[in-house]
Amino acid sequence: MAERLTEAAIAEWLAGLNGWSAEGTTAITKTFRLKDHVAAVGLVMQVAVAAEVMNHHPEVAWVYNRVTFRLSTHDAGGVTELDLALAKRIEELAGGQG
Ligand SMILES: C[C@H](O)[C@H](O)[C@H]1CNC2=NC(N)=NC(=O)C2=N1
Repeated sequence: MAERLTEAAIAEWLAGLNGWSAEGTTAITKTFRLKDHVAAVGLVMQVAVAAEVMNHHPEVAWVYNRVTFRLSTHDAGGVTELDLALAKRIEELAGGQG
């Protein structure tokens, strides 16, 4: 089972990701502002499929063209490498949008 990461380890990982923030060691979050509502829905759907493939699922808040992903490993009670892997996948799917 993935182990919870320290704040330092999370900060090191986030340095390599654009625009993600840490909530202590509990979660990492990022809000994407897409060009319109449909682009936002498209990203949410792509992430949903990727999450199923990874069996690691985000919390998603979606308002019109803005989508916030909040990643945490429920089984570990905080941020693990699974969350960072999903964040990387979300960045790939967003492809520089938002
Ligand atoms: C049974 C299933 O494998 C587990 O519930 C998986 C599913 N997706 C998950 N997603 C996240 N974010 N954290 C988990 O601990 C987790 N566990």
